[in-house]
Amino acid sequence: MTATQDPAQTPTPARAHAIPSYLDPNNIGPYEIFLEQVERVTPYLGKLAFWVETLKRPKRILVVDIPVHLDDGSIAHFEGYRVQHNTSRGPAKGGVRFHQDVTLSEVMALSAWMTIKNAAVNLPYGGGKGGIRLDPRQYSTSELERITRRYTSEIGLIIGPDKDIPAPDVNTGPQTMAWMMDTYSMNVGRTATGVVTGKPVSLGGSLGRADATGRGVFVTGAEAMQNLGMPLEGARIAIQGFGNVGEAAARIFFEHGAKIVAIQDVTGTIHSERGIDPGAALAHLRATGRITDFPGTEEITRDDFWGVDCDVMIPAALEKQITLANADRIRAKLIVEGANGPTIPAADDLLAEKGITVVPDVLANAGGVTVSYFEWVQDFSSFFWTEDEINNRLDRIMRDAFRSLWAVKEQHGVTLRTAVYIVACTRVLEARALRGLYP
Ligand SMILES: NC(=O)C1=CN([C@@H]2O[C@H](COP(=O)(O)OP(=O)(O)OC[C@H]3O[C@@H](n4cnc5c(N)ncnc54)[C@H](OP(=O)(O)O)[C@@H]3O)[C@@H](O)[C@H]2O)C=CC1
Ligand SMILES: O=C(O)CCC(=O)C(=O)O
Repeated sequence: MTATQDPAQTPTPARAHAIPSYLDPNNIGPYEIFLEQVERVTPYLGKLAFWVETLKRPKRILVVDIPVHLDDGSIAHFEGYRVQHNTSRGPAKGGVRFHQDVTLSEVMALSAWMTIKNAAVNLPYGGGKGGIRLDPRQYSTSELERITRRYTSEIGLIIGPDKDIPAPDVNTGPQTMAWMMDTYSMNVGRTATGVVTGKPVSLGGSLGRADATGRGVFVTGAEAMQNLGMPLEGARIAIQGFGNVGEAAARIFFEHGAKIVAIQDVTGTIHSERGIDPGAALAHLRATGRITDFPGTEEITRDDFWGVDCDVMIPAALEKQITLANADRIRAKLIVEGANGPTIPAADDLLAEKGITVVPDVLANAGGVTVSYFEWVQDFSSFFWTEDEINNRLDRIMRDAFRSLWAVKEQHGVTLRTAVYIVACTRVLEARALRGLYP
């Protein structure tokens, strides 16, 4: 504005909601998928729609530089993120991902999906997520330890047992969480087990956490199959991703009589109409470093995975896997989203048109964070539960959430994803409205 301009005459259309850079339409990314999902639910929010802008903007974003000595004595710099999307219902909560394709947009979307997920199963948390842009396969264990520790110190500004509690995600696990817990504890001068979840059991971790996400995928998948009149015994399952989530889901479905007909990971895709024993496939993967060449299976192309004749498809790898390029080929009657954000909204519409039911990520994979919540509670009380207690509580929470959300889907005649968003967004925005805006 020049000195001669009258401020009262200056148009200020952007005053109410200046468009942040991450909403630039040229900057398409996973966060736009989340925004689209919020758009779709807004008509169902009634008066709470007044507050909906809250959901569109992450509460807090931290981007950190992580300088680390590599084993050869050189210094490398990595970009790390921690995003706290929302804290209206409690501290931020969500995993940390190590992957070469991690971006800020991705971490923003993942943190937003945590807000929805935690509200969907009624955990007293907001949503957060973190990540480091690196390919962990390129680094030694000691390099990964130094990277993890430096990242933890950098994000130490905003995490804490009552502020934001990280957990494992893609390419991170109990050892990563042990390093994070130790680094944070050293920095604050006391052992703070509750700062992260998904820790080793010997270090304040919870029994049942390792299988919890896959178990929740099974519980919600089995509930959906029952509602759709699909028998579990002999059901043919195709799984993309054979890591923490995919392997556990495959194993538990297999233990309940289902038949695993295809598995895809980064190394390739195996298929067998007779069925694949996931335990033997895991042993083969561990022995050879790849899922392919597993005896009794044929290798098919990555694209042909989507056309496999199956009853249930479980994407359990990364985002944006089910797109307009492959949704039309899917022959499953049911998709249970183990991964976060595997289906783009346009493909979601196509699947609905084809009569394919989708149990959305924000419900299907909530088992992991549910047992993380149990771990956090156990750490606070220093009193640990048996694995049966944990699994029974997890099953009950997942089953109850599924049934009540399915009823909302039936009531409104919407997809299960929209039903989950209706309930979760209502819970988050009710909390926001009750808390008000002013400090
Ligand atoms: N861990 C958890 O508790 C939770 C995880 N999730 C979500 O589940 C998904 C998987 O996470 P998680 O199992 O923990 O991760 P892992 O790192 O344990 O496993 C990821 C799996 O996906 C495979 N994969 C990666 N990229 C591709 C690709 N382009 N095509 C096919 N397969 C691929 C990997 O193959 P390879 O091993 O060959 O690299 C690996 O088998 C993510 O979306 C995550 O956010 C959701 C809730 C909780
Ligand atoms: O266990 C947790 O806190 C979060 C797990 C996670 O990152 C997820 O559900 O996507």
